[in-house]
Amino acid sequence: MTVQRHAIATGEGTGGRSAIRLRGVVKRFGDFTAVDGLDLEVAAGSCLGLLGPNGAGKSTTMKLLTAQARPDEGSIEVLGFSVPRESKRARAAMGVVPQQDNLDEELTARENLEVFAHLYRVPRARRRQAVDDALELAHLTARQRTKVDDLSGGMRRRLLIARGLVHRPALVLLDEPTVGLDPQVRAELWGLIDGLRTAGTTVLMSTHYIEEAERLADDCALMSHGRVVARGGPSKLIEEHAGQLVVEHYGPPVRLEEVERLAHAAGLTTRRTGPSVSVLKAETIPPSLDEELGPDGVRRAANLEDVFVVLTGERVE
Ligand SMILES: Nc1ncnc2c1ncn2[C@@H]1O[C@H](COP(=O)(O)OP(=O)(O)OP(=O)(O)O)[C@@H](O)[C@H]1O
Repeated sequence: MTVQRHAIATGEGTGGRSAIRLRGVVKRFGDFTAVDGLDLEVAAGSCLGLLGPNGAGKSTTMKLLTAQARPDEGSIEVLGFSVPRESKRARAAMGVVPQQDNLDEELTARENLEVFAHLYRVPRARRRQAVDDALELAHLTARQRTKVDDLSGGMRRRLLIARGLVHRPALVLLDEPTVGLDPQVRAELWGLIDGLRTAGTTVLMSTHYIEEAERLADDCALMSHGRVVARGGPSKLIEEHAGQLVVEHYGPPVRLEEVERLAHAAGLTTRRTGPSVSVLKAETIPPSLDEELGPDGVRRAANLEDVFVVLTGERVE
């Protein structure tokens, strides 16, 4: 059993084994069901983007994996450990990067990492090297003696990620890793997360930024109302739900309603974006309808945002 668990934890020779497996998981808060019969598997060594609008149940799912919340129904396995029963061992083997920055502001960057290396029981003889490695990974070596309070927002977020990686976990959970950051800092963090993926670490990343999932995830699970409503690589999801092309029509409300009526009558799916209506799978529009819709449509490639909006009925930022 130990050998098997080690194999899962390291991702070596797992032959596609799951690092995470949720079956029929339900989590209720009073009368409200936040996670509603969730089935989710994450293959060892892959990066799964957990996408969904606010309130879809992403954070609750993360909390169930770390045993900060207990399921009402279903089973959860993380790195071969049953959670919450074996959550201590599962927690020791995974890295968790929370949405909220909870770094110790009084300590330096290095000291923050040292505290966690100790908590994660990195052997004393290896601790210094582990901290050095984490600092380097987050490009913070030059700032290691700086108090957290004096670090920029982007540096703090990189330190938060480094802290979750100091014990070299086989699996890292990133809860909305770039929420609220400016585009430049976001791009920096994407480089860091991409490096983890390349190194073979299993990554489960919740996000509501479509571009983040498109760039980083091998595989996406789209959550809505506590369930996975679509699963697959970004390009597969786009092809399946939005096709190749989207045609956008702009105009006053009456015109938009007309486009919707014509498209729906032909069995096509549309989405509203402020002053426009987009018709999905535009490559399947028959010539007669194309003529009826008129020449004012702007064609563009379908994207994951189209899939998100169509399947969740929500706008994206
Ligand atoms: N402790 C709690 N008590 C009551 N309701 C809760 C609790 N935690 C979460 N919820 C509710 O469960 C639903 C799912 O919340 P969750 O935070 O998992 O969503 P999310 O997909 O992560 O969204 P966000 O991006 O806003 O964090 C929300 O409607 C939320 O209000």
